[in-house]
Amino acid sequence: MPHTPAPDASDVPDLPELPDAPEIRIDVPGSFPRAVFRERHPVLIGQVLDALPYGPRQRAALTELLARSTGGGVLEPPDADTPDGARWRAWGAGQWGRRWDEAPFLWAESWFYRLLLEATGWFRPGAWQGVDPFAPFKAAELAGPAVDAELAALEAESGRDALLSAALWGNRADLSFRLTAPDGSAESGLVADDSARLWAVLERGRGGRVGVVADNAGRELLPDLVLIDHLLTTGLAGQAVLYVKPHPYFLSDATTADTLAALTRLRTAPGKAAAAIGERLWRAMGEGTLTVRTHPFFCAPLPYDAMPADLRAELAGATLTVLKGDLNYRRLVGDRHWPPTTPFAALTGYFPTPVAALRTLKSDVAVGLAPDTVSRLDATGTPWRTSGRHALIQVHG
Ligand SMILES: O=P(O)(O)OC[C@@]1(O)O[C@H](CO)[C@@H](O)[C@@H]1O
Repeated sequence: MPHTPAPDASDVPDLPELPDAPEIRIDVPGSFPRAVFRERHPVLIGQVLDALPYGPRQRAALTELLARSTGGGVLEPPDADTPDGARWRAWGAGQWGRRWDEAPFLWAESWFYRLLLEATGWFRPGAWQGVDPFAPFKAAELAGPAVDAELAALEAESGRDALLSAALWGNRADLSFRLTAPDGSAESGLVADDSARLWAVLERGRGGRVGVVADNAGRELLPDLVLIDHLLTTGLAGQAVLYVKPHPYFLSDATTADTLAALTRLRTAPGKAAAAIGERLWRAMGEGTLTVRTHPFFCAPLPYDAMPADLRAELAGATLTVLKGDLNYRRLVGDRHWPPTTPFAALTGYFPTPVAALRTLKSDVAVGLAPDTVSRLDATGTPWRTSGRHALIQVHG
């Protein structure tokens, strides 16, 4: 589907014509997407098989998924009687009958996670229905020493930029990324920083509703919640809505269950400040100033410019919508080989509200960068787009 800005992008002055950018695909030898399928997914399936005592039927289905998705299998539409069968048949129009490696990266990855969930028995009545295959990994992370240290750090007074930075870099903690990324690759800085604009947009809409489209559970969601608490306690937001996935997705993506686990971790933290944040957020949910919501489209294989009218209406009216993480970024700007200097505003003008992206760079797509930043990054000779060592804060609104 060609990515065209919607008409309300006309409030953005002097934007150049969008270049014709090809979709990112998985059939390019040596590419990052191909490595995701050939290297990351086998590790992931192996870990899922080790983590829970699935029976022979599920084990066979998971192994077959891996073989088909990496071995040129054909994309077959879901049974119409699965709960999301009709939806997926429509989302996959144009893909069914093609080979896996002919599908766009964004679409194929999303379908892979949907099939993984089906293979474990998530959708079908039975003992494994609704059992999150990624729960063991999420639980281990949430109980781990890194979270202890991050919660302890909340006891020291921190300014709003530190809270924003924690939510931003929390996106590095994505468990699927860490399946194959080298350990200990240090953070190396922001390649775009619209944080001043982010605070200005929030000030302008002080007291309004702020939406946060969550990405990963655990070490990313905790600082997201802390940031939401800051927005509510300072009055920058009168109301906050946290949008989560309707079911497990991309390994560590946050669901409602993960949100409750994170809130409980905060409330039961030994430190007073962390526990108080957990308590306030718990109360805010009861009072309706913090709401957790979801929508099937958050697990769709499509860019956000294809969002359905009901989701558009749901998001509309917020003073700012914050999109967390790499996958949300790919969906926001379109998963394409854009020239990295393509203006962020030119690609996001269709969004129903002012929008902020908080993302560490973990895939090929990059936009809104200054030419000298691109030259500097290219000159490093490192895979700066995919290493997770760089991050950005971009705002349009
Ligand atoms: O959205 P997130 O959690 O920041 O990142 C998801 C991610 O790790 O998954 C894909 C590979 O599986 C990459 O495109 C992307 O970097």
